[in-house]
Amino acid sequence: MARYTRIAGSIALITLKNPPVNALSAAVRQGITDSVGRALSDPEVEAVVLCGEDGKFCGGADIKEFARPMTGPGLVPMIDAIEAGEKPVVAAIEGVALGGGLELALACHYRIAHYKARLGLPEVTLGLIPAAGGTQRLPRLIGVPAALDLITTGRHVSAHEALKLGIVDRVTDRNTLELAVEFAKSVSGQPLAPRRLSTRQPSCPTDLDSFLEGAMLRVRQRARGAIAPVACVQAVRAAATLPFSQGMEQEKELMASLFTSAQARAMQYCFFSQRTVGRWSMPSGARWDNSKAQPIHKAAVIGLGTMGRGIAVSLVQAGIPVVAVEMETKQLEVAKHAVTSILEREAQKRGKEPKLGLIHFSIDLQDLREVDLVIEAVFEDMALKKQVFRELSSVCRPNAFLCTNTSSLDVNQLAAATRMPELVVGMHFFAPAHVMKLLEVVYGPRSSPVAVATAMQLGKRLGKVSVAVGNCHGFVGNRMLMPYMEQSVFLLEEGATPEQVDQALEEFGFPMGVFRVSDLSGLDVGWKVRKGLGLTGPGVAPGESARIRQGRRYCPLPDLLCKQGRLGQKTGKGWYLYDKPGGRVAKSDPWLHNFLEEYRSQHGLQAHPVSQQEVLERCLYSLINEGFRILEDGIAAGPEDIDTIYVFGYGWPPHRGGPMFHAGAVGLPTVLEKLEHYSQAHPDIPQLQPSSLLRRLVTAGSPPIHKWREVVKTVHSQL
Ligand SMILES: CCCCCCC[C@H](O)CC(=O)SCCNC(=O)CCNC(=O)[C@H](O)C(C)(C)COP(=O)([O-])OP(=O)([O-])OC[C@H]1O[C@@H](n2cnc3c(N)ncnc32)[C@H](O)[C@@H]1OP(=O)([O-])[O-]
Repeated sequence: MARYTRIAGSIALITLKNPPVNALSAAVRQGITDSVGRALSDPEVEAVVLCGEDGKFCGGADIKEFARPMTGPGLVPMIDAIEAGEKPVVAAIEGVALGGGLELALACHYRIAHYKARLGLPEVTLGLIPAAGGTQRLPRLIGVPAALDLITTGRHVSAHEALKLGIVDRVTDRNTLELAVEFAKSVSGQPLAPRRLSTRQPSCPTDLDSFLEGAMLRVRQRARGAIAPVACVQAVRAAATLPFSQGMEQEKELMASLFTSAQARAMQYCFFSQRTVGRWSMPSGARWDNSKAQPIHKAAVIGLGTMGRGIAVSLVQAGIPVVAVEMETKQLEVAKHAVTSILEREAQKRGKEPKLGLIHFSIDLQDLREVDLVIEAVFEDMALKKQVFRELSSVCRPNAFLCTNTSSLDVNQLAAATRMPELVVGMHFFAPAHVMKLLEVVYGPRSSPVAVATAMQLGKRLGKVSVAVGNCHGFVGNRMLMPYMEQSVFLLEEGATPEQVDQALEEFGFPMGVFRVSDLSGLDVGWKVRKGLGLTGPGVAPGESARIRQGRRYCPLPDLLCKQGRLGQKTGKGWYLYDKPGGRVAKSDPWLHNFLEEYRSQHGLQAHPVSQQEVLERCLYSLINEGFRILEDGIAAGPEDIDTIYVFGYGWPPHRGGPMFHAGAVGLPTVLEKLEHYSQAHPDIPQLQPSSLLRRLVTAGSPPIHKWREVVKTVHSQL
């Protein structure tokens, strides 16, 4: 709803009231419509101030209403009535003005923002366009190029950037409402026509056509098949080339085609999933709302390789004092230089001073006596990590949390090396750790709820999307990646090329196919993991066939490339060829194609044409199948956790919702049928055998994804 009050004699104050973000629900739209009508018809009211309760202007249209039939007054007529009114309306923006919230502010004749406010049109991230006039008014206010940037990326801007762009008229560090009221009084009686954005001409680049064509090209490349960014460009083109009313018609048509699209549903599911994972739970019954996080005043990072440096930067950027430890002076100096330059670069990007004073570099573990939490980021080597944990346990305060940044190792074994195993959790960051949004918080059987709550809270402070997961090899993300990667190399044995597999995955929406990613991260990473698992190297039993390991099919191709020194981009060749070591542009490599042919003939394998459909079904459904097993094992609390991990950490296209959402969208019976088909064709690949949870869900009539947790619960209760 909206509250109407009269203040300072002649000012009508309309306060949006719909916690937690004052979203424009039907009741709020009704309240604003009624209040604006009342203010305009009251002869004693000279001007209107519009604000939001609890320091938040407005988070936009109520996304929860999108799944239901619309009721109440429309947003567009409500906004148009504000702009057309004969009394000045001033938006007092605190907290956020996002989406429909900013569109509401754009209909006001003046905008005053608190310096901490954030503004933006993030509809594109929900698979939509700003369809309450945002695509038409913003270009008329700040020009086509700047508006196009904000609308196609959905990025939020600070109040200061909004002032520079011309979105707001004033920024204040005073009481925004008081200033808005003073301002409203000062402008009352002034002509309103120049303040109505719908009547303005947008400022356009001189060569508008080629500018928009270039923008469309870039957006299509970045969009990876998403339709909303393309519609954003089309809508801004309409703003640049058509009168306002016709532009609004275009905006409405484009929104109509997006509103009920599968992509919009998927992206809105991602939005809510991201929030669902914050309400974490553990099989023990510990949850986000019954476990209290401890404050972290000072932290430490041990091991300043690529991951450790990124983690240290994240901590400093969040304002947390850090002790950054390396084992030797020389390595410490190199790391110090690298961390300092990242901090300086990042600070420059944000127009701020680097917080260099918050970091203390050291080679002395005794410097960790005072820290509240340590993140160990040494090499992925269990013996080394155990050694570090033993030392930490004797040096740190008894109540210090000890976290390991590992991508797959057993958190429980590390906990066992300490005096207080309940204070040990995994914090699996993704490289580069100061950029990537995802954090897997891994709890072992002995991790205390307080330790999990503290790591989750710290992740939030670092600006990460944190997901609590159970302890198993590879946790959630990497465990699901293993069958996906295995299928990709099996497909090479059967006749595909890396180019075909990558193309299929990139057309699906991944930024890079599996082989390009492998070249980028280095083939030796997986090689080391496989050696550790006894799949290759000295751990393999003598006489075991090259293509069978531990009783199931194995593909030695990646190991063979590693043995040849083809480790990917860093050596200038891997699955592709690069112009030099460290080169970035992948080219097809005839050597590799010959090598594959020789390999097949050596092993008596018949190559057959592999279709794009088979690539997608085998790679994606085997990954999804592992996701069902993870749910069954209680390693992830729900499908939303898995999907959030894949969207934020593994490049899964958000417009496809995540792997588990995708399974639901394709249809669980179809996924089951395909897995049955492929597992019959390849009985030596157990990962293709459908998981029992998938079968149960299909037997239960393939319930919608938000009901899967109930089926998982019945599985657990029967165990
Ligand atoms: C044909 C029809 C024409 C229609 C025209 C529509 C035009 C319009 O352009 C469309 C839009 O505005 S699209 C909208 C464009 N706007 C956006 O995309 C903004 C989306 N929102 C955000 O980015 C963040 O929530 C904020 C930055 C606002 C706050 O961040 P924070 O402080 O970290 O808080 P938090 O944890 O994130 O959220 C707290 C709670 O609020 C909930 N909730 C939030 N927004 C909601 C909404 N709009 N709605 C409903 N609920 C919303 C959220 O789910 C959570 O609920 P839970 O039950 O507790 O889990």
